[in-house]
Amino acid sequence: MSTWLRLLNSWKLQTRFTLLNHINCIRYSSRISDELLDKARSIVGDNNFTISEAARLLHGRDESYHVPLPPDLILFPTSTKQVSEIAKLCTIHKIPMIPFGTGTGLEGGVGATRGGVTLNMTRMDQILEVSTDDLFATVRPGVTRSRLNNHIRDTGMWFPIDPGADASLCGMVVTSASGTNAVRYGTMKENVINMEVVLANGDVINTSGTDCRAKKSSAGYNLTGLFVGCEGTLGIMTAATLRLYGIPESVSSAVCSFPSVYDAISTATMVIQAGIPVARLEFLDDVMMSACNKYSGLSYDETASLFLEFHGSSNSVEEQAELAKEIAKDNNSGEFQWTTDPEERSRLWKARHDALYASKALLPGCEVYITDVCVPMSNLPDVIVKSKQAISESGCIAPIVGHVGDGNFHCCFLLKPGDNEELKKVREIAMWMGRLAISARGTCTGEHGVGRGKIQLVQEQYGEDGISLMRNIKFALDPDNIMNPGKVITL
Ligand SMILES: Cc1cc2c(cc1C)N(C[C@H](O)[C@H](O)[C@H](O)COP(=O)(O)OP(=O)(O)OC[C@H]1O[C@@H](n3cnc4c(N)ncnc43)[C@H](O)[C@@H]1O)c1[nH]c(=O)[nH]c(=O)c1N2
Ligand SMILES: CC(C)C(=O)C(=O)O
Ligand SMILES: [Mn+2]
Repeated sequence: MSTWLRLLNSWKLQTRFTLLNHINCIRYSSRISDELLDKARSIVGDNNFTISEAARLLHGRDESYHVPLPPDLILFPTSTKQVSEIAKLCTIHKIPMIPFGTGTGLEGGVGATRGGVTLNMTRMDQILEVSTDDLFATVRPGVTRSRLNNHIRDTGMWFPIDPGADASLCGMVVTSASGTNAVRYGTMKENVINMEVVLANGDVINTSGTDCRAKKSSAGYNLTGLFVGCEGTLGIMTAATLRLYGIPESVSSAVCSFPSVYDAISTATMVIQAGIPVARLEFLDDVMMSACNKYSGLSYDETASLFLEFHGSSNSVEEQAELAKEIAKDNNSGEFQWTTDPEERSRLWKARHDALYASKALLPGCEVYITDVCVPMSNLPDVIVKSKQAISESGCIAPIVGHVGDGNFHCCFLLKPGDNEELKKVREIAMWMGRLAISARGTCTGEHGVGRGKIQLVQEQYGEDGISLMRNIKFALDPDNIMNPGKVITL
């Protein structure tokens, strides 16, 4: 073996990988010719263009454990027309395009696996339309969830889908995101009416028809469904029309602790099976409860717990809570701490949304490898208990939190950066959990998407026929494989 290879092999896997990627990027940046640079600059203008090293590093990473993969060039388009021009240019030169929302993804989706051009969508930040009559809003990709809710606050409407990060709404659509309110309001999938998408060849389409804002439609193929969850591999989203809801008349929350994970999850399953229209139904294990108490200054029991929220008229909210309380009691619950106080409720849900940061704070400087399986409710107690078992046998620190009302939960494995042995061990456990979920008639990702981390599991979940159909769809829309290559499926 040559000295150069021996030297390279002596370096840690991660260092080797990062180094090779940088070489790749330098190689690819030579692929971005001066002619292409000038053309790109003329499309977006000098103020919406950068190739600085810092910007490239920043755009190559998201909130995941994946190695950052910097692009060669970052453009900040300000209109659909510019995005279309950029797509045409990249198609001619066969240069990869990677859309960037707010970089809160958890599966390395913004990494430039083959270099190329990142389109940072934040400067397309208009809220194009809000309809109180038809309960929808149309937003550009730079609009985040909280920005939209602040904008419509006085209309009596809100947009309920709430990942823990203040993500871009278009990023939430293309990762098919969800959050704590999904158990009552659905995920992004159920709340998209139309998407404006720029295809690889620069064509601009509306997935429900040119200007359709109907709540439902059976006109032609479901193009909206095709692009939701595509993670930028089929097109670049330049607008989304989303369902809005009336702000509930009354809201109450509750926290309830249990002597075991099994008791807590059995309660969650029975609450759903009893048809209680609960708005939020979240599980935190003992490790996560202790992490959240420390990080958010709470003082709840540090044992398996449920956080619940009820929406509706004041009578129905009271009745729902009573029913849930009875079910909890039948499963050996501790005190059912119920409140309507807005201050207390927002503290509780802020702590829940910060669960990832609370986990990270348990081991300062760590990276977090997050699983995201989702199974039918009847299989949830078994899958969570087995996962908790696997964590304790592994000796890893991995607080558990999840949207158990949907059958979805996360194990947040804390990783020491650069410890490849630990990364390998955690990856094996995560793969095992994904396979356990698939064998329990579930899915390897409930809401975080596939990105670069779950490609193998998706192949196992769909089998060769399913994956080859996905490849045919990808090839039909992106024959040169320049739309966010290396994510979701491999070609
Ligand atoms: C603390 C915390 C807590 C949570 C989460 C993250 C963090 C940091 N998330 C994950 C994350 O917020 C979620 O995946 C968002 O949908 C990502 O949106 P961004 O705009 O940040 O996408 P980001 O910029 O990270 O991109 C994600 C992917 O979408 C693509 N993309 C982005 N904008 C696009 C566009 N306009 N057109 C085409 N492709 C585009 C990118 O190329 C990439 O592949 C989450 N998620 C969840 O579902 N439920 C949850 O509870 C949480 N909780
Ligand atoms: C663990 C984080 C990323 C999450 O999805 C959640 O808090 O629900
Ligand atoms: Mn989640």
